[in-house]
Amino acid sequence: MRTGWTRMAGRLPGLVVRALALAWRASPRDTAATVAFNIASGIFTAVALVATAGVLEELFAEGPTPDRVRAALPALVLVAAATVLRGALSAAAGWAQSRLEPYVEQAAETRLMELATAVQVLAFDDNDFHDRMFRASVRGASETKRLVSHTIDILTGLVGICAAAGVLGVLHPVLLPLLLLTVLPEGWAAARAARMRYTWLLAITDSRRRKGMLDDLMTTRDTCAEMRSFTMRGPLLAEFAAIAGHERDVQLDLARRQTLVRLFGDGAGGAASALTYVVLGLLLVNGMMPLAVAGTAVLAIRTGRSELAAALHSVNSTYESGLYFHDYLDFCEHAEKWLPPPAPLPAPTTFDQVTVDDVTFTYPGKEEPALAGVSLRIRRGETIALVGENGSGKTTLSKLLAGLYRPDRGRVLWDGTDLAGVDTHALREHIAVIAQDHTHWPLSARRNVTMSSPDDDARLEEAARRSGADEVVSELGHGWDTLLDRRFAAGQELSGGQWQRLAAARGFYRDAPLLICDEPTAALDARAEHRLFASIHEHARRTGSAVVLITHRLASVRMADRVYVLDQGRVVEHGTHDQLMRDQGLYAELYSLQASAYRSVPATHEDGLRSA
Ligand SMILES: Nc1ncnc2c1ncn2[C@@H]1O[C@H](COP(=O)(O)OP(=O)(O)OP(=O)(O)O)[C@@H](O)[C@H]1O
Repeated sequence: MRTGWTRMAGRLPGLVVRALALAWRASPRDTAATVAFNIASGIFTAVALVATAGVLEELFAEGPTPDRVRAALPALVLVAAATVLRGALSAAAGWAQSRLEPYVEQAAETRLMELATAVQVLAFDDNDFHDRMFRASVRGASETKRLVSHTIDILTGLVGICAAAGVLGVLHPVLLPLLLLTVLPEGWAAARAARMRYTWLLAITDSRRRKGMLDDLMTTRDTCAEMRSFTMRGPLLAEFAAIAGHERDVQLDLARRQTLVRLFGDGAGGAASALTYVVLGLLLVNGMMPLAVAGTAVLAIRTGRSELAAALHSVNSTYESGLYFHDYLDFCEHAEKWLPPPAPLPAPTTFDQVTVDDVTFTYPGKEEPALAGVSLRIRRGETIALVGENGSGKTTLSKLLAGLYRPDRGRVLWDGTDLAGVDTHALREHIAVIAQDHTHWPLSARRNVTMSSPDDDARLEEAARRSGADEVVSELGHGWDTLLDRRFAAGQELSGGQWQRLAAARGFYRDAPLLICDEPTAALDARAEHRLFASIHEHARRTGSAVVLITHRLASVRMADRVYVLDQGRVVEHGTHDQLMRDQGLYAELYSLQASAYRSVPATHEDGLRSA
């Protein structure tokens, strides 16, 4: 982002308009009230100044003092009334403005969350999306309310300056240029200091982000154990100190340069004020301006200068908030491109057969496709297994089946309906997933299983029994109502295998015609693993659902109706276990390798007994 003078000045109106538009959308009533009260308050500032001229005129007139005071009384009453009204109106403006801020913050944060939860899952595989979301969520949304406040403060200052300038223009034509002369040096200095700070903020954005990331690594529970095990404390602290030190030095340099600029601005502003008073004095001495007018002019110039100082301070802050606001807008625009395309067809609720037809899929930023020309089918009541070495494309295929990714080419069909044209959000209500990287939801054990489905105790107990989660819950202090998050009082933590049992129960609980199980037993002990595989195979027959099972435990694949073997994103073999073993291909090789590992154990054990 460039920071030339013209570019900086050019950005300001755009920022002001966008901030006001945001405020209007968040609360039209409070926005209108804030602007209207501020303008009205500015009008009464002008009225008070003009009335002051009337008071001074009467007081400086010829005649006995009591008569002059009496003559000045109506104007004095007007000054008092205008001052009271102006005070009341600016209090009302302040009140409307402070009401507006929470509305703006809520609107900005809600929009951010709505977009983050609506974009396609694929967006989270795009580094650029992550980067923009991080920047928007760290300060972008919260800065919007400040931007709106600063914008309104600028408008308030401008109204005040206009009031003072209007009064001066009416009093004497030479006074308006004099006001300009006194405010220009300080205006210049403030704008220059703002530009310095803005350039500094831009320059340190990346290092600040890195510092935030280091902060996270050193202060979160997820990393605390591994950080200690691998003695990462020293390197992390050293990097943090280097960034913080650099930031401090740059900040000190900025403070020094800003002080010099301000000193110059204040000095020049003081000289300009002195010149103004000299000109006023000359006008008075030469009889070109009455004393009353000169007195009012001094008041108006002071009012104009203080309004300008406030407005410039707000311009300064507007640029800073605008920087973060830009991140926020940038994310919103970017995220909108990741929203799912419009889906004209309603989602099917069930099927007889799911067909994957010649599907190709490539992750963003990757050259090689993760899936290339993959086809398979699965009917209700069947279990199919996806098998293959690490990185062969099993999880990617399961995410396509789950409606989380869309194929670049080819189709995924529920009977005759191509899922590309349906509302995927509604479709996912009819798909259950036991995910490889399941989430440890910081919710109650019950909610960890039922998720968004309605509560049904009988179904909950059944799902828990089939997954082994019943044993986990029976040991929890508050049973199903135990909060599963140690960061909160009375919260409990589970082991990896216990969490996996809950994740499996989650899959069984959902009443869906398609169940996808991706490595559902990786963390389970032998007994629990055996029980879960039996439950998964039984699930298809018992409920008539179609089950897709991804696992490296090939012994459990034997019972599947068909096995699809993937290699580098392609289906290289498919058939029943017996057919694939007869074919002596990749599946037979992997299966035999695993089986031989088990066979060698009793041999070694016997060897051990013999030698003892
Ligand atoms: N989010 C992602 N972004 C980019 N590439 C990815 C992403 N996820 C997976 N890949 C790549 O896609 C390919 C297939 O990965 P996938 O996770 O589908 O394999 P898998 O068969 O499930 O592996 P595993 O057995 O290790 O779980 C791999 O080359 C992997 O590097």
